[in-house]
Amino acid sequence: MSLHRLRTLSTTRWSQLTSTVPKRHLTLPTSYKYDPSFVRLVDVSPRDGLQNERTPIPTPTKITLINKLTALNIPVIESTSFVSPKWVPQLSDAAAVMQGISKKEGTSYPVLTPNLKGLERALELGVEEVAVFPAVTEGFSKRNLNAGVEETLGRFGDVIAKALENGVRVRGYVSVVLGCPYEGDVSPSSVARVAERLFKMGCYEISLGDTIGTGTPNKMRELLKAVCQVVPVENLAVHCHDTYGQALGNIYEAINFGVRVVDSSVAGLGGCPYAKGATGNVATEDVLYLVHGMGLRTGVDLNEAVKVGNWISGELGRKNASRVANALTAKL
Ligand SMILES: CC(C)(COP(=O)([O-])OP(=O)([O-])OC[C@H]1O[C@@H](n2cnc3c(N)ncnc32)[C@H](O)[C@@H]1OP(=O)([O-])[O-])[C@@H](O)C(=O)NCCC(=O)NCCSC(=O)C[C@@](C)(O)CC(=O)[O-]
Repeated sequence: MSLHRLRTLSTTRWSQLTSTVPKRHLTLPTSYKYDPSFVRLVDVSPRDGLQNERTPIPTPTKITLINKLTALNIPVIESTSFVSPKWVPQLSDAAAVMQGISKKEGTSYPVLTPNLKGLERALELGVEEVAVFPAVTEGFSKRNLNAGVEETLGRFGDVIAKALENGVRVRGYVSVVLGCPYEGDVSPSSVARVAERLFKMGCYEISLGDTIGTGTPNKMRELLKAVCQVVPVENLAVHCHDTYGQALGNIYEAINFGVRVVDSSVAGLGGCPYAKGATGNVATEDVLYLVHGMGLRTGVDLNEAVKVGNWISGELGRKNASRVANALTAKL
């Protein structure tokens, strides 16, 4: 199906689908407007990238990372999580991080909120965007959120409603969309069901998380076909971990399908504490190289992104996981 046809179809479906959705979630910054020639990057390195680090990372390092990503002109920087510090101790300084960063007009700094308690902490600090993150499978849901899928959707429904009441945008993740570490294969229709629920509850965007990176481009295409029946492609993002080296192929497929929001992590930082062996997100530097190579814009300078990736890798005492960054650095 051509991109034009897909977009025409999805626009019609968009009006049908959004007729029952609270209107407030549709008021988005102009930079969020769907533009086929522009890919909006959501850099999740301060949150997804750092949450799994064993050694405590100093709060000033996290703040400097976010400020450097801001200076790169990344439009959305997922900054931290207001989750239970018992579950993710590395991000227990969430409040200090949010108070310490220098926010730029037009840049968004969403945070993860697993429940109303997390949302209240975030609201006290004046956050403008939060993210909720149910999974598709019972196994992953119980390990990550200590509750089954239906129970977490109920909790997230409360979080979304309260966030919208307070004028806060909500992004919705769906985890383990292309494979679960506890249950194996995941059907596209089960992902579509969770994505539709989140969208109807008021999430302005649904990010499809290949949490353990087992997806391949064919599976990504089948998934997008199913999810696009219930959420317009304009409201979808992809969040690919690169554990099996498939992330760029999956993103290429998603972009050709019409998706224009890609989550990534500078230097490929990251991993999920509740998905054993999961490596980082796809590296921001690698996504920039791919997207610019497809003739699309991001507003971000690749060489400057490489500097930020190399800096944070140095702070963490490791090699930059981006192949593009390493190739470009070798030429210096
Ligand atoms: C959902 C819970 C809280 C349930 O965890 P629980 O233990 O069932 O919660 P609880 O309500 O029984 O509370 C336990 C304790 O935590 C406290 N607590 C409770 N909530 C909060 C809060 N918000 N902020 C601060 N404290 C909190 C609460 O007050 C209590 O403290 P105590 O009374 O024992 O001193 C827990 O399971 C949790 O925090 N899970 C988050 C796990 C997580 O962050 N995982 C990684 C992110 S998901 C991910 O990476 C995937 C994604 C998004 O990237 C997409 C993809 O790749 O697919």
